[in-house]
Amino acid sequence: MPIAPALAPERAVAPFHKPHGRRLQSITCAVLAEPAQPRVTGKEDHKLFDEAIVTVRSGNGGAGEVVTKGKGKFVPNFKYKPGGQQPKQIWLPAAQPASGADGGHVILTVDPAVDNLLSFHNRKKLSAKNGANGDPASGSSGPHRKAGRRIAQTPPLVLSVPAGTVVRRKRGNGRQLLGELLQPGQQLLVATGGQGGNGVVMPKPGPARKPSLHQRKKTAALQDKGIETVEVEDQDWKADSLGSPGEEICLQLLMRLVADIGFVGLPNAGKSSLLAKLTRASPEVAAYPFTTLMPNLGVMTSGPAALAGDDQWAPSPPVLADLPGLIDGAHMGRGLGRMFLRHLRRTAALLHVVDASSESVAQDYRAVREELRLYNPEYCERAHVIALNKMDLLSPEQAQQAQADVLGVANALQDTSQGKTRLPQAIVAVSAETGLGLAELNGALQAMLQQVAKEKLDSEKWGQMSQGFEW
Ligand SMILES: Nc1nc2c(ncn2[C@@H]2O[C@H](COP(=O)(O)OP(=O)(O)OP(=O)(O)O)[C@@H](O)[C@H]2O)c(=O)[nH]1
Ligand SMILES: [Mg+2]
Repeated sequence: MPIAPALAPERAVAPFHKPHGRRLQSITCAVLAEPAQPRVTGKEDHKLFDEAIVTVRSGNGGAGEVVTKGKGKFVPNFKYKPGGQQPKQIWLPAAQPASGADGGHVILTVDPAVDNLLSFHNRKKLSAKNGANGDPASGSSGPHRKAGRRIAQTPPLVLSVPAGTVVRRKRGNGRQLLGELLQPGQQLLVATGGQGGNGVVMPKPGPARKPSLHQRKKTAALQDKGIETVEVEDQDWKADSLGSPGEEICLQLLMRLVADIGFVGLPNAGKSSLLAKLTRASPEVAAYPFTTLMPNLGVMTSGPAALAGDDQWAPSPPVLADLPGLIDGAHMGRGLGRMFLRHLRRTAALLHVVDASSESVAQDYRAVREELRLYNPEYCERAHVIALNKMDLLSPEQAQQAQADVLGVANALQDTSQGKTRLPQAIVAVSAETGLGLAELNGALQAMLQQVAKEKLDSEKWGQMSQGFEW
């Protein structure tokens, strides 16, 4: 399981100041071990891989430097070498005090190497670094001191998420959509770091200044007119020098697979076996139901580009997603159904894998179509291909019969739905075991994707044409 580099545990360092503020001579810095995190067990992975709730905190802004008016101070000179001509410390006039640095932001970014949200279950709160306090030696001031000098920036906390992550902010019972991350490298700023405080010049302490003759005359003139004058002491410098606090927000991350074709079918139909044959993926295959607990992705190794016609993007080979098996009542949460049906939302087309050696081939296909319809009727309007698998176990007559039965069900479903359910684009007889019909299946999937791309292009053109048209 890939772990995002940003999530590498940070080590907490105990403060090495005495309670009364004096610095200890010898370094007694203790490194506290990370408290034991609750580990996500392998058994629960399939329930947690696509959803996480995590609290993130951006860094506080650093406090600005406060210097007394008219004064300056000595700061270390880093060019100093023992025995050299350079002074050990240099005098810094107090006219331009250093500002505090801004706190670190929290940014989510799509990392193609990350394919789940499991790593977020181990860390409930993730915090960016606080901004450095205004200290010329640590370089936090920058532009105030010298034109063109870069301000020392606090590095953001960058969290890697998989493509297809929807980010919401939790507020009480409500959720606010912050964004959706789809393309590799895409970034989303979720919490802005607090602003650093300004470097300020503190008014000179001492006895109250006697007003000048001019001021006294002015005050007397105003009093003659009946206007009272009050001397106001400037106390704002204190607030100016403080950095603003960072934000703490609770995020809900929800991942939806981004694939071109989703594999659906009853458990044991041979979905994972077919994925292994069509791509370089190596999912677990076994002769018991629900072998697949989490979706597997694979990239088709041959054929034209996925969704060709999408000119903006460089053509990329189609991505196939093998989902866990569906059973009757999946749309209501039976088996693993509901948890994974939502992952079909971003798949352009479907591959129905049917076990042709089953005694009820037609009924198996009908059951899966029905579950899709009940979960989201729009799924039945998508282009799909049927793969009648395990043909090596059937005689030629049985194979023909199975194809006829499945086609009969597809026609019947289209009639009853009054044309809302699509007919399959192709019915291909295959065997993942012997490799029979795999080339035809590959061709049928490519043709289906080209058809989908063409339909998408046509609908976009139609949308553009109808936009400027008044009915
Ligand atoms: N004879 C034969 N057996 C097959 C064929 N394809 C798959 N199998 C077997 O069928 C069983 C189930 O295959 P899987 O690929 O795990 O099926 P699945 O649809 O992914 O199953 P779940 O992950 O449980 O939903 C395994 O024992 C495979 O060896 C085939 O074409 N012919
Ligand atoms: Mg499987």
